Amino acid sequence: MSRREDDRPLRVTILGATGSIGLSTLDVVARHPDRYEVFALTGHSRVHELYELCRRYRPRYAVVADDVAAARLRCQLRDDGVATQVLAGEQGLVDVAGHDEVDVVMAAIVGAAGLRPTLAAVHASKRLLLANKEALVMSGALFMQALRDSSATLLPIDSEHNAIFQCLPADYARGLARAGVRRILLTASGGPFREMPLAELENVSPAQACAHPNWSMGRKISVDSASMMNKGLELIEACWLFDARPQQVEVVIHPQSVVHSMVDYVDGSVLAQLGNPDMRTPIAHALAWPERVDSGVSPLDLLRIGRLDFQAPDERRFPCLRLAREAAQAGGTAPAILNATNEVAVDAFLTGRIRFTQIAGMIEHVLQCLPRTRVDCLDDVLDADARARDLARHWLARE
Ligand SMILES: NC(=O)C1=CN([C@@H]2O[C@H](COP(=O)(O)OP(=O)(O)OC[C@H]3O[C@@H](n4cnc5c(N)ncnc54)[C@H](OP(=O)(O)O)[C@@H]3O)[C@@H](O)[C@H]2O)C=CC1
Ligand SMILES: CC(=O)[C@@H](O)[C@H](O)COP(=O)(O)O
Ligand SMILES: [Mn+2]
Repeated sequence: MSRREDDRPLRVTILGATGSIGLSTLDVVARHPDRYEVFALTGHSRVHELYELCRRYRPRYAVVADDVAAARLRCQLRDDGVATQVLAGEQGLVDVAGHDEVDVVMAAIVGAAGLRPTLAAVHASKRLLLANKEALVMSGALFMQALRDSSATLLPIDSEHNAIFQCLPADYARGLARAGVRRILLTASGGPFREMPLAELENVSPAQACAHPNWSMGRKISVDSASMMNKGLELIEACWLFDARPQQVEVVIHPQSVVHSMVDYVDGSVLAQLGNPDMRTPIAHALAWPERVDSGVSPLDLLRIGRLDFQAPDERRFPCLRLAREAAQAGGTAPAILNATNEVAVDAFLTGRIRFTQIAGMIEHVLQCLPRTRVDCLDDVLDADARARDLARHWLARE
């Protein structure tokens, strides 16, 4: 279903509209006014950018961080004659994600802040376009159970998971073994430090870490790519999305980021999805699925690219990948602890309080101090997240 039966455009809420994924989504949506209509846009710190987006796209709702920012935006929009209603805080995000009149929700808030609004879209049985991998990593079992209990449709936006989805048969949810899948090959660029001498890693700057060789992305995910924690989070994400065991997901470094991931079948066939590194492709795929629409991405020119390389990741260079694999195997609250500590560590690195090489040490310390426990309800996840952040901040204060 990429249009409503009555053929009106689908109403789209974009959580995290001011970010990299949010803006790419708006770019695709704007190419197809006959198919999609912007219903709600949300932002956090970039309120001026959200104001400009409201002037351009005239959504029914906008959501900002708090009441003060909301009051200011409301006045500005009213003065400009824009009828957008402005909401505030997490409840505002939950309201526009689960609103009765919404068809599609793009979950593109970064980090744990996206968890409740993303779950609200699931509970309200929306077509959910999931970019916010942290929400799934934190709450995997609960998230997938909520999906099964609803009639929501989840379409992965993360380029690798979107690629895997495209390479799997339509009935893959009956089980990877029944589908004849042997392994999932998760490709990774290796980030900006793939070849840097190990001794130089401790002196890299946030600007260097955010300079991804192939993708233009927000700062947090860019640092995650540089440490390969991004691939660790994606490994956990793949296990939940495709009901795979961690051992079935192999990480392969592919510096060109043209093969977005692969599925290896028992008969020796390996299916891959290729494309230019531009998030408008998975976004357009998920918006229109099972149809296809133009995304604005130029055709792949393999003759210009010339070669596709593959190599194994070095866990001495990328200890975060090992930590994430261990958390995936441990299960329970371990992925939530890993994710929360990583969020604190990346923020500390970006604000100059720790070195790049300390990110992994901080995460390992918190994972060792906090015992992994069972997850029975959302409070178990939120409690693990809060404890991990507390411990991480103590660690920071001692350094
Ligand atoms: N960028 C990419 O190519 C890819 C991104 N992803 C995932 O998509 C998600 C978004 O990434 P990206 O777009 O790069 O990130 P950005 O930093 O560019 O954007 C993040 C968005 O989240 C909003 N936001 C930040 N903090 C909060 C908060 N506390 N409450 C509500 N909203 C908040 C930001 O608002 P504001 O800007 O106004 O502060 C912004 O709209 C991440 O989970 C990332 O891992 C996955 C694959 C690829
Ligand atoms: C575009 C996307 O999906 C990112 O998650 C990307 O994969 C980051 O690149 P790395 O492979 O370097 O983590
Ligand atoms: Mn990815």
